[in-house]
Amino acid sequence: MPDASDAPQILSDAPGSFARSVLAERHPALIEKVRDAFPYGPEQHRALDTLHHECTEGVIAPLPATAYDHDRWQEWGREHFGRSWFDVPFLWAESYFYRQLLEAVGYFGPGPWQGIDPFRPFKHAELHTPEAAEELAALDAVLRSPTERQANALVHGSLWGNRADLGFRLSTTSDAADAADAPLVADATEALWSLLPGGSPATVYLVADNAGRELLPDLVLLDHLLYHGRADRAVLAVKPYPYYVSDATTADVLDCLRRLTRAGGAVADVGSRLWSAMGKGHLTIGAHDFFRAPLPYAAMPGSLRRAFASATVTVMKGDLNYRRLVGDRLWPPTTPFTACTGYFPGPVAALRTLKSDVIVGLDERTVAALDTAHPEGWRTTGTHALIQVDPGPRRR
Ligand SMILES: O=P(O)(O)OC[C@H]1O[C@](O)(CO)[C@@H](O)[C@@H]1O
Repeated sequence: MPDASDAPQILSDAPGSFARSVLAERHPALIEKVRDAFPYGPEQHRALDTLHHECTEGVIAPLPATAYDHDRWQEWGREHFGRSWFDVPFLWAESYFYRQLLEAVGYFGPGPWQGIDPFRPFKHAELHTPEAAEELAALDAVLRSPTERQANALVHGSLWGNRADLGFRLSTTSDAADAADAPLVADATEALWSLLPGGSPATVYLVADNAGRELLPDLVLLDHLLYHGRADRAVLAVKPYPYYVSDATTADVLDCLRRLTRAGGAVADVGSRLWSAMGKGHLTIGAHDFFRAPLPYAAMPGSLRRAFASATVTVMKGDLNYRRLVGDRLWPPTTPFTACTGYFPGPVAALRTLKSDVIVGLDERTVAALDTAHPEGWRTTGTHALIQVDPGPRRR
């Protein structure tokens, strides 16, 4: 790790900052969106009112002593309880907000609302939009092209699938979903492929981000790796509970697999192959508890460290995974990517569209060109993307 004292941790207290707008605007809007999506009872309405008040004007309350993960959150940040949401690390505040939202709607029960994903209506609707149908048709066309052309097209499909998650759309004004595919601000596609030459046993660990229109191309990419012999085993890591609005859970993987198998054509073949790959153990789903932790991956527990260490490459999808991978800090953008990922126990690749202030691994010319072309900002608009690779401790 480079010296973090030059790179302040991102909080949400700076007026006008992106982080502040997420807490001050996006979170209250999300509470109301969830409230409107279900016929919740008075108890849940009261809990949502309380959360709305606390997260805008109040202080952070601990979980009830009876919560299954009460102790875990004490360990992950007891020092933040009783403070304003705006004064604690942005990463921690966002993550805890989602945990508290689940608490408010009774997700952890006991009771009739136990296990009801408050974001499911949005995720489900997205899977059946005309945009999702168009993207599946585009994937179908890629799958019918010569194999050597498929690889890069599928990596880029998975990358750009990340551009517009549902939480992001709650407050963005520019519709990143419609942005033309801009050139990548960093493009290590070849370095990624060099880690998976094919012909030898390889395990790919894909740490998923959003469900729906991001997970569909992720699944097609995994099928490509397995079917064309770039990998003989894949692990798809998802969140253990609903999170950051559209983050994928096991239930979302199943919805996406069904969507693929019902799409017809070459895409349906992918769905069937993945279904049977799961039966044979070539594709497994992982939902380690740390994937919902409010902490950077540098603090990962030994069990997850060992899992990543055994992978030929870990692919981290999306903005949140990027923040957790390199540290949620205002690094100078020219800080080398590998300087921030040196703790990672194996090769790791980031596929991310830019939706928050964190960025490393750019050269000075790129930064200057981006600043000139986008004086209104380019880090948080979701219109730019990158692929960065750390080849791991053995090759670094
Ligand atoms: O779905 P992604 O790509 O992880 O993006 C999530 C991002 O959305 C935000 O929650 C708000 O834009 C960011 O703080 C977060 O990093």
